[in-house]
Amino acid sequence: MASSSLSGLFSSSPSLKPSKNLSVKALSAQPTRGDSFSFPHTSKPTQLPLTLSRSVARDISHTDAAAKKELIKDPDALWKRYLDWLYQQKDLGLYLDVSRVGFTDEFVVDMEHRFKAAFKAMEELEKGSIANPDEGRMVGHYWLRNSSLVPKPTLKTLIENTLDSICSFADDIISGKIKPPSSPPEGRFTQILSVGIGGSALGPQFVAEALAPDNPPLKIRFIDNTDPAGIDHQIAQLGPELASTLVIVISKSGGTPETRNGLLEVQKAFRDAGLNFAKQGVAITQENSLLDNTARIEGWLARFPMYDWVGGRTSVMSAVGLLPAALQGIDIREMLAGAAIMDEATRTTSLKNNPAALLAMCWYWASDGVGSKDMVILPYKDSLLLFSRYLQQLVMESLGKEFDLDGNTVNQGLTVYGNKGSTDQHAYIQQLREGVHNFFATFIEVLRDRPPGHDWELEPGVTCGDYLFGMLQGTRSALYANGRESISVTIEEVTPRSVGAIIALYERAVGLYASLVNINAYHQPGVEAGKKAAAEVLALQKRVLSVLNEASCKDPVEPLTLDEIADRCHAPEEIEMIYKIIAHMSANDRVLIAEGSCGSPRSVKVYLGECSVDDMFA
Ligand SMILES: O=P(O)(O)OC[C@H]1O[C@H](O)[C@H](O)[C@@H](O)[C@@H]1O
Repeated sequence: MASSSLSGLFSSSPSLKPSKNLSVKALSAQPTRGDSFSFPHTSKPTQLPLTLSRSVARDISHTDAAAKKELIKDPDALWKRYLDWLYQQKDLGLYLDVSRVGFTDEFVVDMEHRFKAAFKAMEELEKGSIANPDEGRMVGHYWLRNSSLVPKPTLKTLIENTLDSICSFADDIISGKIKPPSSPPEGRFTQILSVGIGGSALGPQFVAEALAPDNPPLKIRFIDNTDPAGIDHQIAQLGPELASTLVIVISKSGGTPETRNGLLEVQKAFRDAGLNFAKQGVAITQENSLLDNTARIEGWLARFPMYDWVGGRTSVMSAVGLLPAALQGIDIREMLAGAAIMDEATRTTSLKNNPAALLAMCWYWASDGVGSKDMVILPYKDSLLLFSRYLQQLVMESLGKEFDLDGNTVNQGLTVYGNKGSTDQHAYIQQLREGVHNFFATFIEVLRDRPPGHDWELEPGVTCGDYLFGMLQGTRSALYANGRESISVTIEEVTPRSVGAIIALYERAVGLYASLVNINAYHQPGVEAGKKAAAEVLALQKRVLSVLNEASCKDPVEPLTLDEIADRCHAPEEIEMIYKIIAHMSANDRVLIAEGSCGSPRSVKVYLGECSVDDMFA
């Protein structure tokens, strides 16, 4: 790689990022540690009025965009910047271009200093430090692809044995050595139904979409929600093939309600079809979790471990992602190899030669280190459609934090969205180019359009893939011309190796960025609030049913108003929630309306169609 000199490039706009520390958001949410970072060209942010109005902040942001537009006036300088900053990983055929992000050389110098601490923290993490202090856990997803790094020999054996057992189980299923119980002698498993949510679904979904062959040995479907209609749809689509479906239930904790519900629904479908679920069920979970115990007691076909030291959103290279992938005929050892190469490449402490550090630096620059701009992910390849969805959890659950590691309120985060190009060009790129300037883009480019020997020219000298290429380059240029920054990640082909590599690239970038902004990337305390509130709603529903049951058992039946129900539940403050519970149950024929209609809550009087003599809801 050539030298990092940027001199001259920004000489016409020394205040290229004049607004970086001027916005109210940036001022209030800058990292608050003693070694706090300041952008080079700004003048004493603390002297600025904290009450800077929105309109002023907006004007500044327009000035900022205008300043960036000047960059494109000098194509030679831009070419030089491209060459100076182009990163290449030869073994992976992966390139990273950050030239269309407008960071300055002063910023880079300052970041190099900050990265020292981030690299150190990452080194400690890989050695087995308690990198997730709130949960008192090690963070070991890097060990999954290089078990020699593991701090304890027992874990090394565990990782290697698990990988071997995944491969041999998948071989046995694919070859028909392990058969579905009700199949004829030549029968074999044909379908996978994967039940899981969050990190127990997004990785397997992304990998399947990216890498499954057109005719995989087993086709995969997902139940990743507690939506009964969605579950019914998946089961209905399987039809008679339910008899040859391998159901993989994935949950690190083994107690996630949506996954439990999915399992119960699928087990019911098996019972209804006269099938023995246990002989077709596989569990991937932590040892001794509720799911693990259920699978063991019921004698499921197989169980694979999840580890305490691998987070759900970084679990795609554990059994969570590897087993479904192997069953679809995807070369999982190649995925691991790609990730291992990228892990090695992102271990270097030379910022310019570390693609993950370059990404983290660009995110910091583009979003002021406070998430002030969103990250739009645009893969120009249909098979990578789910990458942005996968990254949403990886990035947003890792970085979206209220407090930093020192307990300061920081409300950090980085919003991720996107689908694919060129499709999105016909949807929202209009706004990206001309509308509110609240994002930076990441283009994912794949050089190989089609397998060799399949291409043809749909007009003289031009293939279909040339159009896709042109659309990507055109959008990149058009965005940049209007002051919109972008990163480009280029891979030669979508292969298990390159997919493993880009997953590893973003995992590392998230970890480094988290250090830069001093947060714990490996916990998710905010998720609990919603789960707790949902449990409270269901508990209230049980009380409502109990009250209604009692009134409905009277002779004559006593229909109740919402006020009466709330009163008898001793929850007058919950009347709105009680109304919503009643409306939901009424829509599902589980309560009857004696008077009024659900549309006018005050008029409503409710009772149960049938009373239960033993008050089962009490
Ligand atoms: O794998 P599980 O334990 O079922 O967890 C599934 C998901 O649940 C939670 O909501 C967490 O926030 C996610 O990080 C996790 O991936």
